[in-house]
Amino acid sequence: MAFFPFMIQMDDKNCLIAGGGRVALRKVKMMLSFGAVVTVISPTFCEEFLALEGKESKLKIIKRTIQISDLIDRDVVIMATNDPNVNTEFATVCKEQKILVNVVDVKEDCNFYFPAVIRQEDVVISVSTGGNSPLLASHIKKEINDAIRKDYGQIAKEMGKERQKVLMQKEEERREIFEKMMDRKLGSKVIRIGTRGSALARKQTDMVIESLKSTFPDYQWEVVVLTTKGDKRRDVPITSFGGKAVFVEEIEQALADGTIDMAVHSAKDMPNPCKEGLTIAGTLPRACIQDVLVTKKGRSFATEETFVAGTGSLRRKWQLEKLFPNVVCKDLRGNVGTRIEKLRQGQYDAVILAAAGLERQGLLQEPDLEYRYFTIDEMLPAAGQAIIAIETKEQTKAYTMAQAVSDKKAFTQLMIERAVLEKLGAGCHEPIGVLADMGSEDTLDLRLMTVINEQLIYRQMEGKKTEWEDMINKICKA
Ligand SMILES: C[C@@]1(CC(=O)O)c2cc3[nH]c(cc4nc(cc5[nH]c(cc(n2)[C@H]1CCC(=O)O)[C@@](C)(CC(=O)O)[C@@H]5CCC(=O)O)C(CC(=O)O)=C4CCC(=O)O)c(CCC(=O)O)c3CC(=O)O
Ligand SMILES: NC(=O)C1=CN([C@@H]2O[C@H](COP(=O)(O)OP(=O)(O)OC[C@H]3O[C@@H](n4cnc5c(N)ncnc54)[C@H](O)[C@@H]3O)[C@@H](O)[C@H]2O)C=CC1
Repeated sequence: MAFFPFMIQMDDKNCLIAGGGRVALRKVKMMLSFGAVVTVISPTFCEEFLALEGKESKLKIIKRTIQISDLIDRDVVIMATNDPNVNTEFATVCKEQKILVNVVDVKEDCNFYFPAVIRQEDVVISVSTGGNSPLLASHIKKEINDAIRKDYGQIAKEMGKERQKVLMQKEEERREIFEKMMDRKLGSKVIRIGTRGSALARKQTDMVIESLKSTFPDYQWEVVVLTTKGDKRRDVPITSFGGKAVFVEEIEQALADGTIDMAVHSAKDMPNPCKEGLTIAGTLPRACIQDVLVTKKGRSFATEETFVAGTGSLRRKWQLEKLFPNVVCKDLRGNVGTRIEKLRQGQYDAVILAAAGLERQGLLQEPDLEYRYFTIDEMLPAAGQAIIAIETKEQTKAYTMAQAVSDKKAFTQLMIERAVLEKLGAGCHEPIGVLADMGSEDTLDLRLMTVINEQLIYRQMEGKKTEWEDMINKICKA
């Protein structure tokens, strides 16, 4: 029998749930996300439950078995224990007292079901199969979610704001006003672009928007700033808690969830491969690929004197130590501005930064600083260095748009350089430099820097661009 989908207010409901397992947890999370006050009673709890207690002020956890007196003053009760007798017994009492009750192991005992839910802010879509197959409900939900646009929440909010004004108009005219308003909102073309919040990330996002704007002038561009795990933990070297992926995980999740349409990254920070279903759809033209040694003006590096250089990258550390036997490398984190500040404060004698990042932030002309550019022979860049990449879901509108503005040469370089990393099975921690340089002819100059048995190794190969796959195989094996 089909159940009727009332949409009910939850933030004034007093909810009780018995059981501390996985199923109870799912239901609790759903109710909390709609603002309910939830008490959970159970002699044992799975770990995630206890972690949730500290984070959710509306959640109360009581460690014991449920009693009939617990039902007093409840609006909604969920029986999610693994004891069918307890579940049914309490359900019977609830029904007598006209309390809404859900029993997770016997659908016949429920007077309401939990549907599978899609939510975009205040827009809620719920799916029920009348208890015939929760799994099918879950499947239908996913199918609907993949098919619909992801900005209905936003559109509803905007229409809600204007609704009060429209309701003051004559009744006969309202419908037409609402229809026009809706058509306008639905027709509005907005692309949401996710980025980290650092000045450099913002700047790079602006550059991407600039290039998209000229090709797609009738679109609007909304920047969504996301905080990543890497941004939150500034105190420790990133290699100690997941490598460069820590700057990207949250952003890739937002792409996968559809809360953003595109993400802008420094290509060298992107994990390889992208999260399933996502891809690099395009790149901007590559900027200067060199690394730069930045020092305070007048600081000399006589070879007998040791100097402290800041870098978080093993690639830079190895190459630097080869160039300067007197260098002592110290870990350095933070965005470009912070790194330069640490240099100015004297925490380091020198810091090594990518020229591209300095240039994009207009930090290459500081009067109190000196810049020594490394040649490619001295310091091979990281795969994708100086390339700004646009990541999207595969085969979406955003994907096609990013492809349309993509710089062909930089894109090919990036694909080849990432293919080398993949071939080497390289994660985020290894000291590896890669450069795929393409001449005006159909030539490819492929360079690799890596460390084998504590030895810094450089390899270089020239060949035809069309034979890049063979070249990668050879250079990685050599
Ligand atoms: C009647 C109902 C009552 C209620 O719980 O509200 C109910 C009952 C039961 N579920 C069972 C099993 C599973 N339920 C799920 C998942 C979900 N179950 C949900 C709702 C409902 N489940 C209500 C009907 C909804 C409708 O009308 O379609 C969803 C939609 C919402 C949510 O729970 O939040 C959520 C998907 C959320 C999402 O994806 O968004 C999975 C899959 C999984 O866990 O991954 C399995 C294992 C696979 C399978 O068995 O199909 C069993 C057998 C227990 C046993 O084996 O003993 C019973 C008991 C019975 O059928 O009598
Ligand atoms: N409706 C649904 O969506 C689904 C329902 N199920 C059913 O849900 C039930 C619960 O599943 P899980 O959470 O995985 O089980 P679980 O075994 O992990 O958790 C059961 C919890 O109930 C508690 N409990 C036992 N007796 C109690 C009592 N008298 N008072 C209070 N708490 C008590 C236990 O301490 C434990 O925390 C299962 O019996 C399963 O058949 C399973 C999958 C999905």
